[in-house]
Order: sequence, then structure tokens, then C-alpha cells
Amino acid sequence: MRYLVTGGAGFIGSHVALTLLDAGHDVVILDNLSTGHRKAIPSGAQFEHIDLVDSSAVDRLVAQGPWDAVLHFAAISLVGASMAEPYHYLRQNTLTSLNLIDACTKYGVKRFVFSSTAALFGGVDRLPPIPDNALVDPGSPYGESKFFVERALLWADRIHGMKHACLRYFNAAGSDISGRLGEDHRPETHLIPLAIDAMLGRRPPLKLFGHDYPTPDGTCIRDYIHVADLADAHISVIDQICDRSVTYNLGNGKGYSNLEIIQSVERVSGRSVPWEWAARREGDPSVLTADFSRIHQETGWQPKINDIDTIVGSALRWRENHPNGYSD
Ligand SMILES: NC(=O)c1ccc[n+]([C@@H]2O[C@H](COP(=O)([O-])OP(=O)(O)OC[C@H]3O[C@@H](n4cnc5c(N)ncnc54)[C@H](O)[C@@H]3O)[C@@H](O)[C@H]2O)c1
Ligand SMILES: O=c1ccn([C@@H]2O[C@H](COP(=O)(O)OP(=O)(O)O[C@H]3O[C@H](CO)[C@H](O)[C@H](O)[C@H]3O)[C@@H](O)[C@H]2O)c(=O)[nH]1
Repeated sequence: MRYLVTGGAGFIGSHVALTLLDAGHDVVILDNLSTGHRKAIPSGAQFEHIDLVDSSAVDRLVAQGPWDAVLHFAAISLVGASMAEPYHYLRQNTLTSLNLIDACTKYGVKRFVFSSTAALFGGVDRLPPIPDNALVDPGSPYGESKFFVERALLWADRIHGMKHACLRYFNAAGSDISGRLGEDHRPETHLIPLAIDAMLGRRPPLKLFGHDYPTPDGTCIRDYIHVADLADAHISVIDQICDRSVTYNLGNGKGYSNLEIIQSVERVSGRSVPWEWAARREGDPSVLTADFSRIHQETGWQPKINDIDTIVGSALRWRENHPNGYSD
């Protein structure tokens, strides 16, 4: 099979590309390296240095099909930044995705997998876990931009018959179990890598955003899913969307508070994490956990790495071996 992967130099896209290559498929990666890394591009993948804003370049690449599926990871994806620059986020994520979807329908792509997000459910607090059919109410322009793309894909199916899987990831974490890839966002905003760096003394004490959420210990609760489990889910859905489109929540189904994540880093490393309280971060919902029963029922997929210490441990190992991330 031959796959086009946008954002394949980034955290999740590189792990999924690696899984596809490991399974013997051909992979072409489109990335502008804005937040991704050349060194994260798995060997064996063909790399096209293209910005999705450039519709002509996107058109030329998509024309070089046939593609068995297009997997679209490329996006700007910081919830906090999207509150500060709402129109940049709305414009960028929708324009880039529309350029890609337009080219895909023009050249007859049949299957499209889209990285959506639990941020679609960030607007109101609701009883966890969140089912696939929960009312969408994005808590940020980032979430709103992803919902727009889900809607555009609905029309690409109705008008052109291009089937899609919208995968609403909860919090992606961890790293390739055999240590080939890891997480290196710049700037890093995610809790687990920041807690690890604070523990390693590579950053000032971690700031914990908010202590008065309506949760047992007052800190936010999130559902961490290992990036290898996310990759497996992509393989499962590609097989499944030959004749219908699907939308799934992808998480572990279990929630961990921010304080519990710090405790996990301390257990796994045997060292303490320096941290201090800070004000709430705008746009953060108090609890996000996934009900992933629909993808389980329909494809058999379920997360294999359920233990938070294993997830944190894989992230820690990569960071210890790559203290400067992909700059090493
Ligand atoms: N990390 C998470 O926990 C999480 C959770 C939910 C959803 N998501 C979504 O998953 C996807 C991947 O997230 P990630 O954490 O791997 O992010 P990332 O920043 O590591 O990867 C994004 C990749 O897309 C590339 N890119 C960005 N804009 C581009 C453009 N205009 N043209 C070409 N390439 C471009 C970047 O260079 C990078 O390689 C995103 O769509 C994100 O919104 C991530
Ligand atoms: O320095 C930090 C960083 C994070 N947090 C807290 O840790 C929790 C998790 O925050 P992350 O930034 O790690 O993850 P988010 O839940 O904000 O966002 C992630 O998951 C979302 C979906 O749930 C989006 O898709 C988004 O792209 C993805 O980064 C939040 O309560 C946040 O306030 C801190 O206290 N201090």
C-alpha cells in the first residue's frame, strides 16, 4: 500500500509513519518542518518539503498518486496559543486542510484519515467518559478549527464519495517502545515531557495550572493514550473505511490528574519533580476522558498500554537518551 502522510515529521505523524513502514508499506511524508524535525522522519519514507498553504505544490504532490489513503496530521495545535490568536488558528488549520481535501477529491483519493481532537469537547464540563456521539462544543478556536475540517470531510464524502475517519485523540503521550522516535515539541507545552524535564533539572520547576478545579485533588484530569496505540488505531481504521466514514474517540478510557502525572514521573524515575502552583490556563476544561467503545466494537482496536507508568516510562527513556531531543 502507498500512503501520503502530512505532518509526518511531527510527534504523532512520525510514529504512525514508522508503524506503516514497519508493516511494509510505502510512505510519502509532506511536512513544512515548522514544528516537526527532519530527524524524526523515519528512514525509508520519501520526504516532500511542502507547506500545505501552497495549494499548487499540494496539488502537484497529490496528483502523483494513486494513494491507498491520505493521513492528515499537519496542523498548529496549541490550545492556549489559539485563545491568543484565534483567527490565525481558524484560518491556518482550515485553509491548509481545505487545500489538501480539495486536491484529494480532485485526484480521486478514496480514504482520508484526519487527526481530530478531544478539544472538540472542551467548552463545557460534562460527565466523563465522553462518548463518540457527545455534543460538540469546542473550548477553543483550535478545537473549532478541527470541527470545521470534520464538517468539510462530511461534504467530501457526500459530494465526492471520499470516505474518512475522524479520530479524536485525547492526550497523546509516550514514545516508540524500541526508542527510535520521541516527543520534541518546540515550544513544549505538554505536561508529561515538561514534568520529565523539570525532574531532570533541564527546566525551572514545573508550573501546575490551577488547583481549584472540581476534581478530587483540584487539578485537571486527562486521558493519556500511548502514541503506539494511536498508531495501531490508524492501521485499524484504514482497513475499515472502504465504504463508509467514521468518527471515533481515541483514548485509554482512564483519567489521571495533573498531580497524579507528577507522582508517576517520580515513581518511574525515582527522583522528585520540582513544581509550584500557577494560575489556571485559559481554555482548559477540568476533565477529559474518552469512551472508546465504538472503535473497539467496530474494529476490535483497544489500547494495549494501559498503565500510566509505562507511558511515562517510555517518554522518560527517550528523553534520557536524547536530552536535546532531535537536536542531539
Ligand atoms: N499531541 C496531542 O496530544 C494531540 C491531541 C489531539 C490531537 N492532536 C492532533 O494531532 C496532530 C499531530 O499532533 P502532534 O502533537 O504530532 O503535532 P506536531 O506539531 O508534532 O506535528 C505537526 C506536524 O505538522 C507539520 N506542519 C504544521 N503545519 C504545516 C503546514 N502548513 N504544512 C506542512 N506541514 C505542517 C509540522 O512541521 C509538524 O511536523 C495535529 O493535527 C494535532 O492537532 C494532537
Ligand atoms: O506546564 C504545564 C503544562 C500543562 N499543564 C496542565 O496539564 C494538563 C494537560 O495539558 P497538556 O498541555 O499536556 O494537554 P492538553 O490537555 O491541554 O491538550 C492536548 O490534548 C488536547 C485534547 O485533549 C488537544 O488536542 C491538544 O492538541 C493536546 O496538546 C492541563 O490541565 C494543563 O493545564 C500544567 O499544569 N502545566
